[in-house]
Amino acid sequence: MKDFINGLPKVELHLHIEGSLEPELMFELAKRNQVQIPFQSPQEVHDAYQFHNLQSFLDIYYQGANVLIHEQDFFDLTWAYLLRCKEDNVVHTEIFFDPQTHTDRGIAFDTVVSGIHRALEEANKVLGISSQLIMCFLRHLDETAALATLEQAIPHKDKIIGVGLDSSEQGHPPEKFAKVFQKALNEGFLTVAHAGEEGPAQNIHDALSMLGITRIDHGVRCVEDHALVAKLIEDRTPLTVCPLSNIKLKVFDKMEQHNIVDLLRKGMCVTINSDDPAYFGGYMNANFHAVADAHSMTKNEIAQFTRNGIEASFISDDEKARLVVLVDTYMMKG
Ligand SMILES: Nc1ncnc2[nH]cnc12
Ligand SMILES: [Zn+2]
Repeated sequence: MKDFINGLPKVELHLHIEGSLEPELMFELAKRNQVQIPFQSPQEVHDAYQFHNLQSFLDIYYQGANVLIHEQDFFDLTWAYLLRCKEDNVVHTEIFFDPQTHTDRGIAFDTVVSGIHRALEEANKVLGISSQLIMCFLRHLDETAALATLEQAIPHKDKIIGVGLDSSEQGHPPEKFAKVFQKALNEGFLTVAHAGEEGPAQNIHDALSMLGITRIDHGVRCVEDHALVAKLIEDRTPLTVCPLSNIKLKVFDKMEQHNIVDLLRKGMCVTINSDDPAYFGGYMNANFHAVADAHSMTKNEIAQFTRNGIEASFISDDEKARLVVLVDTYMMKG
């Protein structure tokens, strides 16, 4: 099964580019940009990655991003992630970035977008990996700040397909961002949101009804509301689930207790993603392996995660059809 998973074409729909900053690159950039970091070695950084909930992770994660200053830094960060995609047979990826993490430190919005975008374009040409870019609002900040960020994104509409909502879910419900999401929809952006990761199923309901979202990021706490589960299945509303993240942040105690396989078998459009792979112990293949090791699954079931990812992606029907052929061909050979 290991070889089958490694070779399977994959689609990633939930990846925070700042969360792909490996300790080694963090050190290199800290040196290059003369930024102080509170660690003596990459190993010390690795050792610090012990989290007891989402907030304990976010505190370290925002600190790590301080080493990103120049356009080239954002390129290097994104390129390193895309090389990992190539290794893991990720053929299409939809990447989140958190502009406020950078603009609040005085880094220009354009610097961030153009470094990431340049790497995505290069990967399309050189690595054959297609992509989309999604900008997230930080939900621990206020809606006025999100509105100002949306204004900055408007000139970059050609590079940004959608907006999302991330950071601390507890205490920052979807309704706090209803106006900015409406404005984003009016501007033609697609919308997604983290909901039901640490927060209740009600947040999933509200993100769907108040933010007009077409995908739910995480969403694993949907199971606390049976009517909601039935509706998500009926509507084929995608959930971008992040198994290793959920274990690291103690959403589930053990992978054996994770509900992703159960939801897949119920017919929900669940997908596997890496979230913040540098912090949570693995990229796409590692997430697939962790799920398959803990749950007995058929090859067809595992491939269904990719099929769901294709269905849930923000690409044209022609592009989707091309990716479906890749999976079908792989399944015939396997
Ligand atoms: N898992 C996660 N949940 C919320 N915000 C995040 N930002 C980066 N990773 C996140
Ligand atoms: Zn996330």
